[in-house]
Amino acid sequence: MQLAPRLFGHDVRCVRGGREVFAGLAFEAVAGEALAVTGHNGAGKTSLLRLIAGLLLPAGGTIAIEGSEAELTVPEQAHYLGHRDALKPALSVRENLAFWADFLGGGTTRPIPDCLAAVGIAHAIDLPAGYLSAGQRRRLSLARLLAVPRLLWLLDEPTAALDVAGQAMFAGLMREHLAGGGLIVAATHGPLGIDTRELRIGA
Ligand SMILES: Nc1ncnc2c1ncn2[C@@H]1O[C@H](COP(=O)(O)OP(=O)(O)OP(=O)(O)O)[C@@H](O)[C@H]1O
Repeated sequence: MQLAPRLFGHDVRCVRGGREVFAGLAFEAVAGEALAVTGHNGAGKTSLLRLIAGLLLPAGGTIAIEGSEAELTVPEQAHYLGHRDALKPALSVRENLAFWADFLGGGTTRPIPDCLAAVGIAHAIDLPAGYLSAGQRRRLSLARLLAVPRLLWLLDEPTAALDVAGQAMFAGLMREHLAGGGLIVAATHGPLGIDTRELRIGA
């Protein structure tokens, strides 16, 4: 019988700039579950997401996904959305999303106009991304999650800059992802509007 995918970390240690940020961290999430990573400023929430995304190397411990595609690494199964929106201002909204879809692995499986409609910016499809408001830029970043399906969403303060309707829209997208067997790890200082289990870093 195939097990449901499970993300786990065991005895994870993070060192940045020669200073230990956290050590002995353990966590797990099974398919359909969301972890809310909380903790004070500087506790290491962003660092943990970057460790899982493979953008930083752990100073110790293990991070893995079991029960999913064995030949893929954790980063290959993950989307990482950081604080910055990582958009090219001179390219149109459509071109930005097409770039990300190609970069993340072989074109979209969901048409670009559909993805943009789902995040509420279909009307801006041909605008240069540089013309977008902060909330619209965030919505365009979120559209990446839909354009290229991946098991694990790593989200750093994903609702920052979103208005109330945008937060509700994104909560709906996260719920759909979880209902489809996805996993979410989100660093947050506030509620995400979905059921989460808390992973608190630091005191
Ligand atoms: N490039 C770096 N070099 C050295 N130290 C770093 C670097 N980036 C972050 N740090 C340090 O690592 C620690 C954890 O930072 P991190 O950004 O992970 O915290 P955080 O919990 O996400 O904080 P916040 O709630 O403010 O976003 C902080 O003390 C920070 O100064």
